[in-house]
Amino acid sequence: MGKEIVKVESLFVDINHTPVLKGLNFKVNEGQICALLGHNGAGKTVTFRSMMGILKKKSGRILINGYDSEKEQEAYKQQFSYIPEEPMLFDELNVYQHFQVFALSYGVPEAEFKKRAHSYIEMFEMGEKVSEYPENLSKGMRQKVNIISSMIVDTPLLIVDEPFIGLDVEASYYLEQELKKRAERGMAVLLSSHVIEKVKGFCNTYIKLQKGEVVEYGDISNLRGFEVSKG
Ligand SMILES: Nc1ncnc2c1ncn2[C@@H]1O[C@H](COP(=O)(O)OP(=O)(O)OP(=O)(O)O)[C@@H](O)[C@H]1O
Repeated sequence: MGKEIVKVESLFVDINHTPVLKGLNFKVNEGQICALLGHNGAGKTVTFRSMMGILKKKSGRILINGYDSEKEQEAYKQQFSYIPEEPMLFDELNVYQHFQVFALSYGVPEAEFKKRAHSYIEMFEMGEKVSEYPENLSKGMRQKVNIISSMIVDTPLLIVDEPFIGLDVEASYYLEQELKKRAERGMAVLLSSHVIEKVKGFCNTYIKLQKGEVVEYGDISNLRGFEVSKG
């Protein structure tokens, strides 16, 4: 068994005094591409937002690469990057400046940054768009800016919220290949998606949520059908 990159223990989160996450426990180890599954409203995004510190937890413990989300906040935040479902960009920054801002905030050395930026810009066919501002980009292109920004920083954990809706076939393919390469390098990926066939194709483990609780987890080969039920 590899090193634990994510460890979530008894995580409880309330929103507006309503329990949404009800004592989640799960782990993601190095080399794992783990699918976080569940129907609409099961709690996937709330889990991600709690891990990122955007939502305050009621109780429990979150460790990423051994760092505690509360006790070692600064180091904790350097251990992961996030690709959101809906692009989140700064209106006043062009494409390349987004990459620079991310790299700076994670302390990526200049030479390494340039190498990675060049490679990802080629891969995701963004060469003609590097000087454009978000308002002039399509939704898929905006998504690619978030993807590249998060890849460039090369953190032990990458959190990806529903990546396959809105990306073209080539971009989806390259994203999958990159996620696999990261796992081979001993990093971890936690990814939510409703596109089960895709998930089965390249994730190696899964966690299934239902109404804010883990109801199933394990090797992806154990993932059978996805029955119709609520939350
Ligand atoms: N800002 C909010 N205010 C009130 N309730 C919220 C808020 N955000 C999420 N919830 C509730 O938390 C629960 C979990 O929502 P969450 O967005 O995590 O689901 P999800 O699994 O990501 O669903 P989807 O597949 O639709 O994206 C839902 O019952 C939702 O209504």
